[in-house]
Amino acid sequence: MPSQFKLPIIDVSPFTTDSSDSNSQTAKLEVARQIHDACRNVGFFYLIGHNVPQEIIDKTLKLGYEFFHLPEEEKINYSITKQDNARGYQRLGEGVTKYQRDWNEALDFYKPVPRTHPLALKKLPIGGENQWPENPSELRAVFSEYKDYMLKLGAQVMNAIALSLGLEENFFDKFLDDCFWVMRISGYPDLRNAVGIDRVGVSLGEHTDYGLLTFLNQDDTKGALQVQTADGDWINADPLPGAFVVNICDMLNIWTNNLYKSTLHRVIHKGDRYRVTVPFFYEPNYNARIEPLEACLKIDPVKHHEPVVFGEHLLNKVSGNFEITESY
Ligand SMILES: N=C(N)NCCCC[C@H](N)C(=O)O
Ligand SMILES: O=C(O)CCC(=O)C(=O)O
Ligand SMILES: [Fe+2]
Repeated sequence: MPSQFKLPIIDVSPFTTDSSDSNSQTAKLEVARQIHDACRNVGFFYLIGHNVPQEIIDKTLKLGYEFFHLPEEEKINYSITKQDNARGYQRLGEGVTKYQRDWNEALDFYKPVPRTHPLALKKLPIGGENQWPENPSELRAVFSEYKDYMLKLGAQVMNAIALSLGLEENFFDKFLDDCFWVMRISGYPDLRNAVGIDRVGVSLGEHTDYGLLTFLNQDDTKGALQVQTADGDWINADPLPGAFVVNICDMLNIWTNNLYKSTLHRVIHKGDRYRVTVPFFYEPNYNARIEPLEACLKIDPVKHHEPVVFGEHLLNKVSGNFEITESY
C-alpha cells in the first residue's frame, strides 16, 4: 500500500526572479541545498515559485481534456503512424512500456528538427513534423507559449542543480542551449474499463524518464501517479495546487554518477473522472555527450556509466515505446 509520505516542496523563486545582491546568493544556496537532498533521496519534489502563470497551466489541462474528448475518428487524423511514429496522437493501448500495453492516450510534440537533421534524413522516429490538431483551435498557440515558459524554467532549475552539485550556476549551459524538449498531453480513462492490456491494474507501466528534468502539470485527480522510494515502496505524488511535480531523469543520473536518482514511477488511475496531465520533458541538446562529472567522481570514484549521446538514448527509448515483443 502506498504510504502517506509527502515529497519535499521547494520554492525556486531565488532562481526565477532577477536580483543579484548577496541576500539572493544566500537564498540560492539554500534552495540548492534543498534540491541536493531531494535529488539524493527520492529524486522527486514539488516545485513552487516557478513564475509560470497559473492561468496557462490550467489552460493546457483544459485543452488537453477537450482534445481527448473529440471523436476517435478525428483524433486519429493526427496519429503518430501518419508521421514518424513519435510526433502526434497515440490511441489507448497503443503505447507500450517494457513490452506491455499502457492504458492511456497521448499527444506528443518534440522540438522541430530541420530536414537536414540526421533523424529526418534517415526517416527515423522523431524525424518528422509535429501534428498540431485543428481542434481545440487554441491548442497550438497555448502550448507553444507554455513551451517557452517551460524552457525558461528548465534552464533556471538547471542553474539550481549546478549549484547543488557545487558547480558554477552556468556549468550546464553549453549542453542545454539547443534543448531537445518534448511535451506530452496524456489522458487516462478509468482503468477498471480497460480492455486488451496484459499488465492488469496499471495505466502507465513503471519507467524512468529519459533526459534531465520532467515538469509534470497534472489535474486534481489524486492517487494516480506513484513514485518508488529507495525501500521499494510506492508513494503517491498527488497534485499540489500551484506546484509542478519535478523528477530527475536518466541524463542527470548519469551526470551525477548515480548520486541523483532517476526514479521509477507509474500511473494507476481507477476512478470515474477522466484524468489529464501535461508532462514537459526538459532535455539536453540532441548531440550532448553525457558522462559522469568530475565533481561527482570525487564523491564516488567508481564510474557507474559509460558516456551516452542524449539523442541516441532518446531514440532507443522511443523505438521501444511501441514494441510488444522483446527482440533478442
Ligand atoms: N519522454 C518520456 N520520458 N516519456 C515517458 C514515457 C514513459 C513510458 C514509455 N512508454 C516508456 O516505455 O518509456
Ligand atoms: O501522467 C503522469 O502522471 C505521469 C506521466 C509520465 O510519467 C510520463 O509521461 O513520463
Ligand atoms: Fe514518466
